[in-house]
Amino acid sequence: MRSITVDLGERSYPIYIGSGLLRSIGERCIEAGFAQRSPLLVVSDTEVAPRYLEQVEASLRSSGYTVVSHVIQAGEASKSLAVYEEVITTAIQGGLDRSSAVLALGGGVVGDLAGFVAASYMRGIGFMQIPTTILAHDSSVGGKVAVNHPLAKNMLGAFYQPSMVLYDLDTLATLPPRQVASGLAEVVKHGLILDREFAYWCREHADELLALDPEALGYALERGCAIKADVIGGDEREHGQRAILNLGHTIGHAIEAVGGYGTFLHGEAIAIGMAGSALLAAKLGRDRQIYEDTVSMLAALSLPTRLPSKYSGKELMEAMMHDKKFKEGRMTFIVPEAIGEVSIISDVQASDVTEVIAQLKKEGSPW
Ligand SMILES: NC(=O)c1ccc[n+]([C@@H]2O[C@H](COP(=O)([O-])OP(=O)(O)OC[C@H]3O[C@@H](n4cnc5c(N)ncnc54)[C@H](O)[C@@H]3O)[C@@H](O)[C@H]2O)c1
Ligand SMILES: O=C(O)C(=O)C[C@@H](O)[C@H](O)[C@H](O)COP(=O)(O)O
Ligand SMILES: [Zn+2]
Repeated sequence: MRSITVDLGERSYPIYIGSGLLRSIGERCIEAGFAQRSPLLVVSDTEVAPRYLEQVEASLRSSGYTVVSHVIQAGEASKSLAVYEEVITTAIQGGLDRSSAVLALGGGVVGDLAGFVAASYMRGIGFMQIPTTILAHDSSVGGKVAVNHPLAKNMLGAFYQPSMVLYDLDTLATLPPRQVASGLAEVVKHGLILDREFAYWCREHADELLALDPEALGYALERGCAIKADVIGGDEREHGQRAILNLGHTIGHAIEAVGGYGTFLHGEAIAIGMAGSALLAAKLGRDRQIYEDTVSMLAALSLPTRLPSKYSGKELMEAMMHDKKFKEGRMTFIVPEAIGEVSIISDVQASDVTEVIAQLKKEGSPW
């Protein structure tokens, strides 16, 4: 088992990464300081629960916990206020109190939703992330928790750190191929923003990563988590540098909202958004080779980099105006300066973005 610390003073926590970790979840809850006399709420989804929930519940019960579980329908559409309310109802009916904790067993949808429940139930109770997707190496770290609004992604949320991230890599074996590729988009993103060598390594080892080779995947997820933990340690609440983790998300989030949540998976939308950021970089005078390399990395990982022509530029622009990165009448983009280096540019012209969207429909690899 490997361990990485997210260094946030009194809110610091470990990320444990390894094999067979679900078996020890009960002991980990004791280590995290969750009270055994208060019920725990495990939130999971309809794909993950049949595979892993029983094992988690058994471990928790054998460590003396009372367990209440809530299983949501799998998919992005469940990251909604309506489902949030259902989970809260289960928490109240299950008798969760202020010493209780919420355990998120699943991918980023479960993690973001359950985290928002933990952050808001009785103004905040314990929280643990138990990620089961590749993508969740990103979503389980850093404390951004949220639900979507039909008009904009992650519109209602909080910064709320977990007490621990327990990442059992064995669970990844059951991921469908499309989810594997989607998760790898956020892995290579961590290279594209801060680690040139790692970004090219992801391209070289794309086939092993897509085939879930344990050594390659273990290294990639550990590196991705470490890069993210470093950024979070320096700027927990996104007053500055944390925004670089949003590479590809200005356009990507708009694609998710306009397409209807779940049409493009998060990582797929972010892949197209990262291609868009590289096209914007070229428009702003940076080397066009950045775009070519970005697209080749994403294509190697079986990710789309072309926007389907049916997406209306006007609707995407409107969605971008609702994004958190639109402030004081200005649009912020994370723009690559080179592979492994980005800038935060806060006065991007709408006309440039409109042109990039048009270009995105013609260039890159279709899905
Ligand atoms: N909070 C953050 O910092 C952050 C970072 C990145 C992404 N996100 C959010 O994360 C979400 C995407 O996360 P995701 O890609 O993990 O999606 P997800 O949670 O929907 O999981 C993807 C699919 O895989 C299934 N699944 C999960 N684990 C499985 C397993 N081990 N075996 C078989 N099937 C499994 C799920 O049921 C689902 O159908 C988006 O809502 C995105 O906005 C948040
Ligand atoms: O942790 C962060 O910070 C990120 O930006 C990670 C992103 O991959 C993630 O999708 C995040 O949820 C986006 O946050 P938002 O604030 O743009 O909604
Ligand atoms: Zn993301």
